[in-house]
Amino acid sequence: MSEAAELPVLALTAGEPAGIGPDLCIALSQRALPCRLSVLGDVDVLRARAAQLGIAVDFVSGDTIPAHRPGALHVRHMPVAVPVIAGVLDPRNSAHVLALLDAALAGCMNGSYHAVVTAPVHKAVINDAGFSFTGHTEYLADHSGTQKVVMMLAGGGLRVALATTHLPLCEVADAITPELLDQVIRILHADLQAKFGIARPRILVAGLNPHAGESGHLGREEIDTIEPALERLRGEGIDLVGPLPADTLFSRIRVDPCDAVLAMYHDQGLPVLKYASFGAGVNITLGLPFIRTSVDHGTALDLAGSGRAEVSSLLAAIEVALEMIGRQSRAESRESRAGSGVLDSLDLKRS
Ligand SMILES: NC(=O)c1ccc[n+]([C@@H]2O[C@H](COP(=O)([O-])OP(=O)(O)OC[C@H]3O[C@@H](n4cnc5c(N)ncnc54)[C@H](O)[C@@H]3O)[C@@H](O)[C@H]2O)c1
Ligand SMILES: N[C@H](C(=O)O)[C@H](O)COP(=O)(O)O
Repeated sequence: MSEAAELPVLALTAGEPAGIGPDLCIALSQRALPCRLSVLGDVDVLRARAAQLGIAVDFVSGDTIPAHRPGALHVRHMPVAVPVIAGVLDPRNSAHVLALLDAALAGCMNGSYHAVVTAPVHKAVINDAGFSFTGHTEYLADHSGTQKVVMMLAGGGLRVALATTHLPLCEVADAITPELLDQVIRILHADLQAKFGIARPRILVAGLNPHAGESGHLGREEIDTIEPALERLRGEGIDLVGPLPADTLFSRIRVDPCDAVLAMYHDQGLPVLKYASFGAGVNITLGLPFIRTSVDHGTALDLAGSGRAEVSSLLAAIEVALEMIGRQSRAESRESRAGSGVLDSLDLKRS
């Protein structure tokens, strides 16, 4: 087997073609990476963006994905519907954006890719095109037939998972149910163990209301819903701290000894994380039947084609995906050795 054939294969979806996704793909073509990487996108859009940025790229195609090397980019060409102007959205290209996700998902499910890393999409223009789309997280869950997934962002020494994701604020309180918290915490706990190698994760859980409801005087969700759900899971041995007031939860003294924070809603948790690490954070979808990571920023239409888009979050997303693949493959080989009796015989020899 060639050396390249042993490297993991990543699919990188180029995202919204008018945004900085193509710029980031071009920036990546200048880096060395320990993997095979295939960009799912329109090669002509990438070629035009490379020219706009003044970067020479050797675009490679074909069924065999080579080891990623500086100066070259493997592209699985999937055409846009109408020509792209950097920074200018066009809903006619939204079906293309979703087709990239469909192709990446199918490749992850059939084993062609070890993971998918996604460049940013623009949610509003996809909806303007007539699709109901709230985010990659929900889309990949729906289209892989996964009943529940959890969004977690990591960066700046923090991991922040969300009980609810892209939901209008007025719907959040009703969505926080014992069943939801049970599902989310089980997924978070299981993936911190399996995908992050943390044997006994300690999870800090935020309340929903100011000061976690102030003993019921500022809201009762903590008393009626969150605390009973946590108590049940503690009974199964899951290490949960909370519900705590979200403002003081996000202090180093509380966060540092813990492995993850569970926030009740998007803008309770993510502003803190993005303040700590914007541009270097990673978005990870937990609970999917494959590995998916993403950048911590959006389409930055103002920067498309300018050469000022930072590639650091995409590099971090790739690094985390590769770590997760490595951990998964080590666990699988341990299991298969145990199954074949190799470990048993080693244990026998030791005893
Ligand atoms: N992973 C994703 O697909 C993802 C993530 C977040 C937001 N979005 C979507 O992106 C769209 C735009 O969102 P927004 O305007 O709130 O956020 P944004 O991240 O696109 O922009 C916020 C600010 O950060 C800057 N910025 C973003 N990425 C940068 C980079 N790589 N280098 C340098 N500067 C960068 C932008 O220029 C802008 O000033 C929305 O539709 C949103 O839903 C998508
Ligand atoms: N909630 C994410 C963030 O703020 O970074 C972002 O919208 C991307 O979400 P998806 O990965 O679900 O598209």
